[in-house]
Amino acid sequence: MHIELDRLTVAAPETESRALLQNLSVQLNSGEITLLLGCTGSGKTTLLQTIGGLKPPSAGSITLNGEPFWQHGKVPQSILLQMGLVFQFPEQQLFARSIRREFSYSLRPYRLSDEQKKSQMIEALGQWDPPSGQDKLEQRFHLDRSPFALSGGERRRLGLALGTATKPEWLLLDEPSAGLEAQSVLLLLDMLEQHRHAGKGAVVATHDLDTFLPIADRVLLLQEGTLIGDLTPRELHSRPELLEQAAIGLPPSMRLAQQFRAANIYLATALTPEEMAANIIQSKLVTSDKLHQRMQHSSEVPGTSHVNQHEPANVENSIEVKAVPQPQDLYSSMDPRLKWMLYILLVTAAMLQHHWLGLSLTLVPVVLALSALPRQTLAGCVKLMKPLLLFFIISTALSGTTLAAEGGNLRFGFSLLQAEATLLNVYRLFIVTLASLWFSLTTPYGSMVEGLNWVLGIGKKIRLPVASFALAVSLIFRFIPMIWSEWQRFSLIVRARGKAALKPNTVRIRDLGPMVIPLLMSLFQRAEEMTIAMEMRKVRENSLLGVRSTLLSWSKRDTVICVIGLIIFALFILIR
Ligand SMILES: Nc1ncnc2c1ncn2[C@@H]1O[C@H](COP(=O)(O)OP(=O)(O)OP(=O)(O)O)[C@@H](O)[C@H]1O
Repeated sequence: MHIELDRLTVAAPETESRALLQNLSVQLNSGEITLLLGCTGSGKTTLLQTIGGLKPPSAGSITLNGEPFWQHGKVPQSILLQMGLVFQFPEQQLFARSIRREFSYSLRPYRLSDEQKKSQMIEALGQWDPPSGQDKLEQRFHLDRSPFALSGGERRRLGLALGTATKPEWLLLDEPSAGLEAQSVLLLLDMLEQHRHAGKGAVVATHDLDTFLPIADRVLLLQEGTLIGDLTPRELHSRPELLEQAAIGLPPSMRLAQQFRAANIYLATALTPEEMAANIIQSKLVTSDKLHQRMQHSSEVPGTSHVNQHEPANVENSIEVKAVPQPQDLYSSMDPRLKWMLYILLVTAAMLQHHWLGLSLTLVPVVLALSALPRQTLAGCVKLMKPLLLFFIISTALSGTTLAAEGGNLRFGFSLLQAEATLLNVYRLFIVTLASLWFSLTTPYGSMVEGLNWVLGIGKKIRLPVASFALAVSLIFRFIPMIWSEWQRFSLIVRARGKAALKPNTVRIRDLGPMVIPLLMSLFQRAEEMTIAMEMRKVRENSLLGVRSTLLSWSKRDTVICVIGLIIFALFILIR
């Protein structure tokens, strides 16, 4: 069994001209533990999610035993069922009300018998929450306990337990040792060994070289989304400069070996502390006195033994890094005050229209503004708008419903005339929602608050209570992207754990139920943050409102857009 990546490129979802992975060709084999190494942002998570069937390639291909992952925009369930992805942040993958439900959700796609499900769940619990002589259900992972009541490390362990409970062919682990104590790390290594022993494959993205190098079969080095090395752990030990060049730096074991070399003590490659100790003991060069002398000497002579892992890489050996083009975001350079102004003018114009034509004309600038957003974001907007459109259709249908008694019978009918007023208002609401969506998607939260504060600073001068209003309005706008990011997160869960063959950023109807709770929890969390922020704002309100912030910078172009906006607004007022 193997996974083959052939000249694979993955583009950033929102700026497609930016490649997160570039022209990557590699074959991953069953029965091997493959490590993905790279500095932060080098593309490890992206690669892992691509192998997990969550990110579609923009070029090249990925296949499992010759079968393409992506078929008609989706990954078939037969492939997803073989992948066990454990996310980098455990809270990204948990959502259910109880640990029992988390397990049920992960195991459901495998269509196992109740007995089998129970046995796999107990096995995973036994592995990740070993019994301490008590009843299993009294353990840390009490099945009725909420996963959100667990500590960070416990959540990580639960994530691993959920990932392994399904017994996948491929384990894809993202930073699995982060936040785990040494005892849990041993459990993790043991689990990986068993997985390999069963002839299955594992890919582990990690910064924790000392933990995983000893058990790995192979190491892939990533830099800026490009594969710059494919070698065994022993080869990597003999070429530590590769780690320096990839800006990863040396782990303590390799620094120790380097210290020995600097003191002219050459030891055979050692991957584990035990191997290192044995090598030192065996080395005829090393007597405790001699070693002591050499180490002392080398620490006195600068540059002989001290290895600075942050030293810049040797220029001759350094790997050429391709500059990734950063496309200018059309909206990011606009002053947030201008965006607020355009938004308020547009909403006011839409509110003032009495006729269909005028209202439809206010839709034109909104559609034009939205059309400049990246395709993926637009696809997301369409998905968000679908339930809203459904709500509009239902409310219009209800408002136009007529009821008449004819010959003792009740007859339902529909009157367009009766529904027209509702339809017009619903249409207005639709345009305002689209405008709000554009505003919230193109304006970072901080800029939004600063822009509004500045405008409302004028209100403050005439003693209006504007601080709380500014914060409340900004937070309402914050909810829109938050719902979107929660949607994206859930889509990942549905595909990674629910094994649903769906297009990216899609959710099945049956998954909407469980989604409500995490969404509400996020909303409550935001509400709490809002309360804290308001408390803080009371202290700082005098200093913030009306103050020019670094996030605000009005350009000549903004003035031109502002004047055009005002002219269009005046025209809308004239035609209303
Ligand atoms: N949705 C996205 N849109 C744009 N850029 C993204 C997106 N997701 C990730 N990136 C960028 O892609 C690059 C690779 O990210 P990735 O998360 O794969 O890195 P990583 O190697 O896993 O990093 P770390 O070790 O810090 O987890 C980063 O520069 C990141 O900013």
